[in-house]
Amino acid sequence: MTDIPCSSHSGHSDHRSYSSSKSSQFPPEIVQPVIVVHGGGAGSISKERSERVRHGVTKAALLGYHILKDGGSAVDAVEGAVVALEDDPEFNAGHGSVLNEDGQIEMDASIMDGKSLNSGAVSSIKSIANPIKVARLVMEKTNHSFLTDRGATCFAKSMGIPIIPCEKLVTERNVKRLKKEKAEKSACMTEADKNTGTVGAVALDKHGNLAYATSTGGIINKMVGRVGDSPCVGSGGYADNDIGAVSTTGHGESIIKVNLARLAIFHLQQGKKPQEAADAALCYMKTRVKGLGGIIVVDKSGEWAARWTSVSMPWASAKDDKLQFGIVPGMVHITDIGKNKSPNPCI
Ligand SMILES: NC(=O)C[C@H](N)C(=O)O
Repeated sequence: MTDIPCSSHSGHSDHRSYSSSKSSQFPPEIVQPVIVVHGGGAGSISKERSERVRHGVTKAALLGYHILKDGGSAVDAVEGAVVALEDDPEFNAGHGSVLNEDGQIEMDASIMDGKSLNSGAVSSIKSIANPIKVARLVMEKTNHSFLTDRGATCFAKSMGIPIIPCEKLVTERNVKRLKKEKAEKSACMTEADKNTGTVGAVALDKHGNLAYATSTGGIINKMVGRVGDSPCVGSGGYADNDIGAVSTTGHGESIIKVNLARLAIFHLQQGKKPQEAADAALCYMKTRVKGLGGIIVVDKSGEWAARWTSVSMPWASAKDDKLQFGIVPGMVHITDIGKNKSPNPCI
């Protein structure tokens, strides 16, 4: 794997990543399913937390992979994987979302079906355990593509999604993080430190369909009503069966400026490999608006990449019955899924 140089002031490439190294060759009728998930671009992750994060992303990737192997759609797989990550308090989505300046949770999520280009999104949603489920319902059960706040919650309720007390999603860790952030407000924290833990998934199913899903609590101490990139199709993700699927993480305001997901898709469309496309998009965001972040991508042939410019980005992929996982540059663990039928080999 070679990093492409990024014209940053440091004068060397600092894209971090792992990616599949060669193109899949397959007869068109037998597509090998692929799923890649991320747990958000982040700062340094302690050894103790690394273990929990590893558990979370590998569990989500395996869950999505089993959905695909059983004949489920790419949309089913990305939704299933993201639900698992939303339920895991280690990540900044669903249970474990970061708190806004008022100490409350406001979550954003989006999903896209690469076959029809239909998409669904929700923003500023509060008392729902799994915002990605509501985003999918917006996509499939309404004539709209984006619902926000009260309207999104009323719609979720009408669809039978349980409304829960917001406090159920708040973790002690995030209460402490908000307190610290407020105390250090004048201190210079890097974007990568603040914008952690958004979750996402991209998948290719047996029928060649692509999809993405992204879900987040946003950024710590954000203004009430702030909406980030994650629910914005083209910024938080994009999927097109003719090209590929992308889910992003990082500083939302920067991601929106460059339409990071669509930018990566554009580079794929121009013939770049997933790793090169992700690097080119991240490099542009870094040099043009000084934004850091991460991307997972799978193209229509099943080649995939996980790339980031933040310090770390937990990721996991499953393809050809191999589970791969990493957090920091150079770290890749590979397990044979066939030898471990459990949907969670890491417990
Ligand atoms: N951790 C993240 O990726 C944050 C998310 N992109 C946002 O700005 O809302």
